[in-house]
Amino acid sequence: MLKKVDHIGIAVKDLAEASKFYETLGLKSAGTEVVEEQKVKVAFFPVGDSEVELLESTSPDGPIAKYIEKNGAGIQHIAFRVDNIEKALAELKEKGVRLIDEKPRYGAGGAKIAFLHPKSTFGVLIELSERD
Ligand SMILES: C[C@@H](C(=O)O)C(=O)SCCNC(=O)CCNC(=O)[C@H](O)C(C)(C)COP(=O)(O)OP(=O)(O)OC[C@H]1O[C@@H](n2cnc3c(N)ncnc32)[C@H](O)[C@@H]1OP(=O)(O)O
Ligand SMILES: [Co+2]
Repeated sequence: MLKKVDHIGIAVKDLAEASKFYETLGLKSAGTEVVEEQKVKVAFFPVGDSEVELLESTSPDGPIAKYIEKNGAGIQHIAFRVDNIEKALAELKEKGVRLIDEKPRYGAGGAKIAFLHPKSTFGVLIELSERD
């Protein structure tokens, strides 16, 4: 079902500052985007066959702002690539996994994304991502 690690989502307070650090590591931004539904502004840094996603909150009540308030900045989620997200969600629901999103939502770059609740994944917020 899972093809690869699509990206690692890192919650940051200041996207521009954090981006500079990833550039210092030698990575180059593939671009930034505001994803309104998730209340985030993101920047993607491809590395090998995967990417780092830096996320800054656009609102004090968004999931990234809440995460940082509780835990400080750091890894907020891991995203796995899937071929067919509707099928993956149906299979996981059938197996009793707690879904945050029953249906795919809009993800950066036009991906279809859905989250699994950390309470049923041993403490890791998992994102499924289908993209071309
Ligand atoms: C743009 C897009 C893309 O890639 O294209 C993205 O990535 S958007 C990325 C941002 N979007 C999202 O994260 C959307 C999905 N996330 C959510 O719906 C939410 O953040 C939840 C994961 C449901 C948590 O929200 P909630 O208000 O319930 O927070 P809460 O603090 O009460 O958390 C409930 C319990 O889950 C734990 N918990 C919360 N967030 C967690 C996280 N990121 N990783 C691991 N555990 C986490 C808390 O410690 C708590 O456990 P205890 O009860 O033991 O204390
Ligand atoms: Co993500």
